[in-house]
This record gives sequence, structure tokens and C-alpha cells, in this order.
Amino acid sequence: MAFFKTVIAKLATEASSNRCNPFIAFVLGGPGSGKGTQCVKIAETFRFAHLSAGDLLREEMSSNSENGTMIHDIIKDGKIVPSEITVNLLRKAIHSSGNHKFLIDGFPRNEENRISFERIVGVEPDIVLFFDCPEEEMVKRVLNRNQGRVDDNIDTMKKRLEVFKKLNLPVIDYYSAKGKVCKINAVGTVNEVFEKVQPVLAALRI
Ligand SMILES: Nc1ncnc2c1ncn2[C@@H]1O[C@H](COP(=O)(O)OP(=O)(O)OP(=O)(O)O)[C@@H](O)[C@H]1O
Ligand SMILES: Nc1ccn([C@@H]2O[C@H](COP(=O)(O)O)[C@@H](O)[C@H]2O)c(=O)n1
Repeated sequence: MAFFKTVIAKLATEASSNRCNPFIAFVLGGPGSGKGTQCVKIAETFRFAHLSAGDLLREEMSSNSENGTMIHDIIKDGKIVPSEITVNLLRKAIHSSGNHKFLIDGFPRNEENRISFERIVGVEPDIVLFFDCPEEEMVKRVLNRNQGRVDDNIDTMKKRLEVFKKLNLPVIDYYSAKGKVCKINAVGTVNEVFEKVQPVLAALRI
């Protein structure tokens, strides 16, 4: 708890200085951990723009763009779309949003995503929210989601969990070493989880 308070205090101090840049919160967690659900609540309560990398890719996939089929095949296979595509979608969404506080949901998924964002957008995140959830709970949530997603099936879910462990956890470790990660236990009802998130955001004086 003391460590947690120190991290928040440090982030709050950094957040209130140097506010020319946008405020960027990366939101990470395994597939089905509930990051999208929490982002909606955070965005409403704390007036953030919520940009979901997965949603932007799904929109691109449905828009008959030249990359649509490739994106579909990669998502269905639980793999990661080439970073340049995702980062350029995020860059455009950031620039057209009119907001200066962003929740970037489901990004960066691997080292290539992380490095590409720094190169193309030119900023690092101020904070990383990590929704930590046991695998069996994530599987249950994804299989009950019922939104017609091509990746909400047990075969793709197994691959996504492997990709999460192999490629995404090292990114979380990278930001942990920089003191930027707030880990939130994602078990509980949606409101119970939000009760744990709220003080973290409230402490950031932005
Ligand atoms: N705390 C919770 N308890 C039970 N169900 C939840 C909880 N949070 C979210 N859900 C449900 O679990 C499913 C997955 O949630 P959500 O889409 O927010 O996860 P996600 O981490 O964004 O997933 P993905 O990475 O696959 O997009 C949804 O159907 C959502 O309604
Ligand atoms: N940075 C990202 C984010 C997502 N993807 C692909 O989309 C799938 C669904 O993403 P969610 O955030 O909605 O879980 C994901 O499994 C990837 O295939 C990506 O490539 N890069």
C-alpha cells in the first residue's frame, strides 16, 4: 500500500507539471479482463477521450480499406496487427479528438507497438493502468460477451492468452521498471472494480 501511494504521488506531481503534452494513460490487461468496460466509466467520470486500439482496428476492418482483410485474419488468429497501422489510427484519433486526456485501451500490446508509438506520436504514457485478472475469469467473460466478435471463441482465446503472456507482459514490466504502472485487481463486479480505479484517477490532478 505504501509503495502504491508513492507511485501515485510521483505520477500526480509529474502530471501536474509540463502539461503542454497530452495526458496519456495506456490501459492494459489480458483479453476479457474488463479494460474496455472500465475505460467507459473512467472516460465518463473523468472526461477522458477513450480510444480503443481494438475498436479502431475493427472499424478499419469493416471499412473496406486496403488492410481490412489482413486485419481480420490477424484478429481472428489472435495475433498483433503491424504497429504502423495501429499507431497511425491512434495518431489520427488523438489529433481529431479535441481532448487533451486520453485513455488508450489495449495498447501497446508488444514492444514494437510501444516503440512505434514513441516514434510516430512522440510521447510516452504518463500512467499505465493494468487490470490484473485470472485466466479462468477472462475466458468466462470473453465466452459470455456475445457481441459477434471473430475472436470471441475458445480457440482464438487460447492464442490471445499466449500472446498476452509472451508479448504484453514484458511491456507491462518495462513500464513497471519506470514506476508508471498501477495494477488493479480486476476481480469483482464492474462497480467494485471501478471503486478501485477511481482513487487512482482522482489523485492525478489533471
Ligand atoms: N467486473 C466484471 N465482472 C463481470 N463481467 C465483466 C466485468 N467487467 C467486464 N465484464 C464483461 O466481460 C466482457 C469483457 O469485458 P471487456 O470487453 O470490458 O474486456 P476487455 O479487457 O476490454 O476485452 P478485450 O481485450 O477482449 O477487448 C464483457 O462482456 C463485459 O461486459
Ligand atoms: N494494439 C493492438 C490492439 C489490438 N489488436 C488486435 O485486435 C484484437 C482485439 O483487441 P482488443 O483490444 O479489443 O482486445 C487483438 O487480439 C489483436 O488481434 C492489435 O493487433 N494491436
